[in-house]
Amino acid sequence: MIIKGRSIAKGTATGELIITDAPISFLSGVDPETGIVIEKGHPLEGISIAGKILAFPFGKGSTVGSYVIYSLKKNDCAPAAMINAEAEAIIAVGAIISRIPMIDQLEGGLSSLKSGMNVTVDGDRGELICKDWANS
Ligand SMILES: C/C(=C\C(=O)O)CCOP(=O)(O)O
Repeated sequence: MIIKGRSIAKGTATGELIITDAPISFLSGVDPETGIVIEKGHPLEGISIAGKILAFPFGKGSTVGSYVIYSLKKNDCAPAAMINAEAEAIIAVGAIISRIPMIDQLEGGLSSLKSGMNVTVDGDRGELICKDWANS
């Protein structure tokens, strides 16, 4: 199953999907030294996004969030790839400067995605590939 979208940051990554319907503020919302979501009351609070394929609607909060994403990468605890419903500048810049593959504007949105799925983000082609779609 291939879902077409838009390329935001080049590169390809495969891994376990973690999805939330809540926007993410990387500054003060994610610990840059561990990759754990620390925003109080966030659906992902206490969960590590390190090495995961992270899907969320869009970023929120400070523009410094781009540099928090870069710090996550330098600390080896960044998401392996990111998927947004609609990318905005904070997350897009963070992904590009950190060389984290990223896509948005998937056909059908994010509603068919579920945490735990094994997916591939192809940031070169702007596509999401899910080989075990039928089992998800
Ligand atoms: C550059 C900024 C802060 C700093 O150097 O720590 C300003 C960031 O402004 P936001 O309104 O938070 O995007």
